[in-house]
Amino acid sequence: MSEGLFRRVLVIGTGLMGTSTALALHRSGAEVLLEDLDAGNLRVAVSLGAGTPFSGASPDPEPDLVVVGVPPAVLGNVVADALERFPTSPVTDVGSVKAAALADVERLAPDAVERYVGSHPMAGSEQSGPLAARADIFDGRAWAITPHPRSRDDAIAVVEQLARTCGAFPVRLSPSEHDEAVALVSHVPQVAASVVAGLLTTAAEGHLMLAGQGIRDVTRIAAGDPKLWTQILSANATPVARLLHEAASDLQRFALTLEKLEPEELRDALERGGTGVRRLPGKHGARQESFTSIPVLLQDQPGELARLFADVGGAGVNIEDVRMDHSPGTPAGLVELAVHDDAVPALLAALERHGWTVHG
Ligand SMILES: NC(=O)c1ccc[n+]([C@@H]2O[C@H](COP(=O)([O-])OP(=O)(O)OC[C@H]3O[C@@H](n4cnc5c(N)ncnc54)[C@H](O)[C@@H]3O)[C@@H](O)[C@H]2O)c1
Ligand SMILES: O=C(O)C(=O)C[C@]1(C(=O)O)C=C[C@@H](O)C=C1
Repeated sequence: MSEGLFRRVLVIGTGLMGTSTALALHRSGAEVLLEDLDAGNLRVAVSLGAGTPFSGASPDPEPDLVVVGVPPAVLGNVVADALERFPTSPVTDVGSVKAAALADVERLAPDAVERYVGSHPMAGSEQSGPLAARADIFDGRAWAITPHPRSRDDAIAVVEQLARTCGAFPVRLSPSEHDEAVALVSHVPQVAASVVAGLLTTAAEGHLMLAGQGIRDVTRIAAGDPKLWTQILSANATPVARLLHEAASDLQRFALTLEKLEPEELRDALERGGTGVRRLPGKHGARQESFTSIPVLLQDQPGELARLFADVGGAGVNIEDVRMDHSPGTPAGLVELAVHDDAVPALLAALERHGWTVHG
């Protein structure tokens, strides 16, 4: 590597995560080689400009890094195989569970495990495959780096550089600490989304017509690949099951509180949720800032969103976050613009000047 940038990286597994990593590396100027068991996925990744197919012949020089983006059940095998095929390259993976993969690598490649440093970008999508890949998917996101006691310092530095090169910020923690953390912030939310979305399967069509943004926010990730999530949850079963028992007893208490109509207890439980959500960090891991959301009515026609953004940008107001609400059967939508509290007067003035309707 020179000046912290990668010259050549091999990405094994060109699905959603592998192709996104390859696109981000390619964007940084690295030569990216690609490999996948599925010739179709490899072809799509190449056609998206993620890199060139790896011929299989030993590259000279060896890759600065090998990134493995395959399903959790085969991670350890593919990482161990890469450590053997490339005797000097550091190897990482982007798998969602770290301790199980490390145990497999330690068993299968005990003499090369020093060059392996696990990692996990905390970004993704409910979609799979290279067509859903994006170069900017990691921008501003945390990327867990999970060295083990035998990981070499230079290999750790290279994997942290991967996170930064892809636009993320590295967060270092042990594999088991990582697995505890993602059980809470990723795996239990997936189960909760699946349970709530599962209730929709028997709902009356007419009731579903009332679906607004709330149910969509809570259930988006339930559309994730069941095969992938079965592997993720199985690999992290113990901490996830423990938290699910805790959540189940909270739900039980909620139901009893409602049956006994105890408004004080109900409010306490709802306030606890608010306290929890405010603890989530904001952009780039910083403390969450206080924003005001301004709902703007938008006609459902081409160019409206671009016109709105241009009017807001023209007033010198930075949009911190944006959210759209499409109600079924209506020709208009609601866009919520989140801005810093002190930018609200300028935003409202600009919206009025340009004829936008602000709701509420
Ligand atoms: N989906 C997410 O949001 C997300 C986010 C962070 C991390 N991850 C992790 O990233 C990894 C990949 O997930 P994904 O969503 O990209 O899955 P995906 O299904 O989109 O892609 C997986 C790819 O691996 C290929 N593959 C399977 N076995 C292989 C092998 N032995 N050798 C070479 N290629 C092989 C498949 O053909 C496929 O192209 C998983 O371990 C997952 O836990 C996923
Ligand atoms: O945003 C999403 O769609 C995701 O599900 C991403 C998400 C997450 O839980 O944050 C899902 C699983 C991965 O291991 C990492 C990221």
